[in-house]
Amino acid sequence: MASDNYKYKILLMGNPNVGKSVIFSKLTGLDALAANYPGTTVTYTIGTISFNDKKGTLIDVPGTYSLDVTSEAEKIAKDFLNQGADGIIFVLDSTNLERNLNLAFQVLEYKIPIVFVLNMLDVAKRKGIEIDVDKLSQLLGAPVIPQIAVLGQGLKKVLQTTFKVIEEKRIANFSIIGQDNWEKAKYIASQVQVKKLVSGKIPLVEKLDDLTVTPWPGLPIMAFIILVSMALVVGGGKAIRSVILLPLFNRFYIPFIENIVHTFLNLGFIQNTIGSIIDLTIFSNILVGDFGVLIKGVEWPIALVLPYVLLFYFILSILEDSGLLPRLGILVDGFMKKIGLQGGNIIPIFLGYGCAVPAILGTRAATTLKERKIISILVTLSVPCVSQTGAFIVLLGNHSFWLVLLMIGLSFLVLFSTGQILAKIIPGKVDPIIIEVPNLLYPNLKALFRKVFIRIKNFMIEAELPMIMAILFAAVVYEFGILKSLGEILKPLIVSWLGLPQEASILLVLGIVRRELAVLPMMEMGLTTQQLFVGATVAMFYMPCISVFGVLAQEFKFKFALFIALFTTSFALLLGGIINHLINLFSLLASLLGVM
Ligand SMILES: Nc1nc2c(ncn2[C@@H]2O[C@H](COP(=O)(O)OP(=O)(O)OP(=O)(O)O)[C@@H](O)[C@H]2O)c(=O)[nH]1
Ligand SMILES: [Mg+2]
Repeated sequence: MASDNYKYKILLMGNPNVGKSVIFSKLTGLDALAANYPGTTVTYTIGTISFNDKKGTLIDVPGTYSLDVTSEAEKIAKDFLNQGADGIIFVLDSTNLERNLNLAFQVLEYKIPIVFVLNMLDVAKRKGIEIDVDKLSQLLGAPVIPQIAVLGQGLKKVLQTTFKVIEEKRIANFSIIGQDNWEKAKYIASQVQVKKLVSGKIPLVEKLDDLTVTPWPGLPIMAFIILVSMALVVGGGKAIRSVILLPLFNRFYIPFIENIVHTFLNLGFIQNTIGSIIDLTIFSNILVGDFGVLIKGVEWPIALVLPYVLLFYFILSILEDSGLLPRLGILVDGFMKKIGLQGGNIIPIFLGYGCAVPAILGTRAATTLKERKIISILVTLSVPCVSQTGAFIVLLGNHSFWLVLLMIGLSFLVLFSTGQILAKIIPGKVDPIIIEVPNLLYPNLKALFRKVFIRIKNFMIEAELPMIMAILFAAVVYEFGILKSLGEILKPLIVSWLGLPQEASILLVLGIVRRELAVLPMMEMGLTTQQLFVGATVAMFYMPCISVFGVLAQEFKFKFALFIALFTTSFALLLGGIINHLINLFSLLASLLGVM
């Protein structure tokens, strides 16, 4: 028997998308990301659980269909089993019992004390599936606890039973032998499960469930949903920005902060100390001037970008939790094949429109290295993150909304053509589509708000500090004339090749810190339409920001990260220059022909 302080090691396992992470979060109180598609958890999360005086370390193992080790997730799951554990909580999706039991039998071979949680009973009910829990428990020779994880009822029972089987070292005692795992799974499912026709009106989700998996009417429905989502982010973002945030910022925040800074700098004691070392006008400019850190450091991330980030994550979370995203994957499979990928890869690409870091981590669910590399290159090169998209909308949308659309079109064109080339030159194979179609679910509102809150919190933490540091840096180089020297050095590139003003050299420096910083400073530069478009093109395809570089180096080799940085930077500068010269040439021809 274990000592009082002993923590049992407990694995939380099961197929992908069965609710493990929801159960994990409820049992441990930690936030594990959950979403309605397979492969949300690609690496494990560890938390602590306790019941009375008993304690355990619970590990949220990535979901797998088998233990065959064809993907990173399966490798992690198998490694955990090989290392051994005191107990397993095995989550079953009651709407997919047979497939779930197939994995269960593979896990049972490890002879570790086990408890089954029969989850998603609400969805099963909606589909007219009824399961005889007692009989299932009897056939499996282990406890089975019915559950609707999102509601979180009965979790105490899960804890109690888990510690009980562990202490009793109760290994599943099932009696069906002599058949292969699939046959056993099929047999048990047939014994415990009854499928009835649902009487009465079919709920809307159930209808949509069927309509969204075939090209007709699936594709138009999806196109409609995506267009409405985009309109909500763009229109809603603009409304929040111009009706609420900017007036607050301009009328209250700026006068308030300027007042404080000026009062502070006018204090005799400050004049005598700091004032005797540096010119206080410079100091004031660094704090509240054109590039003032207390002005731009708040205006850019909060008044300009945050509304778009908030709405984007809200909509992304709804798409994720409803199960619409993987359906989109099935519908666009043919298109994805052309760029060397398969439908399921739409999920990491979609995540990339939020931020490339989770997108690159999300590629772990992909089965081949070729897919992982193609997605990572495409996301880094031509998928703008949400902060950058927000910045584009602010910068270009103020001028003409067509410019925003043109920019989006250009990014798709690059994504598609680069994908086609990468598909040919990157060695390796791509497996046929493997994504399963999850049940369509009504997003749970509490879980949804929590998820958006966490994402916004992360955005604030990850964006604010680097942003302030970068703006401070920009303010200092600007005020001390260093920007001028940098501009001189980069003049051939910035002025002659790209046709931008010399001061635009700062964009290339700031863009390394955060992608939106390669865009936002252009607002203060009084650029022409041509310059705006060229500048935006460079920013769009420019190198990954520091965090993305870090995750690329961690997930692949450092050399690969370096290659992507060099490739994207050269591509951005080359394309920007070509566009600039083409427009020049076009204007020249037009004026020669007397059109303009
Ligand atoms: N309606 C309903 N939805 C549930 C239930 N349990 C989980 N979900 C939802 O199902 C989806 C999948 O849950 P996750 O916890 O991410 O699944 P997972 O098993 O961790 O999946 P992977 O990380 O991909 O292995 C999420 O959208 C959950 O909100 C349930 O009992 N009922
Ligand atoms: Mg998970």
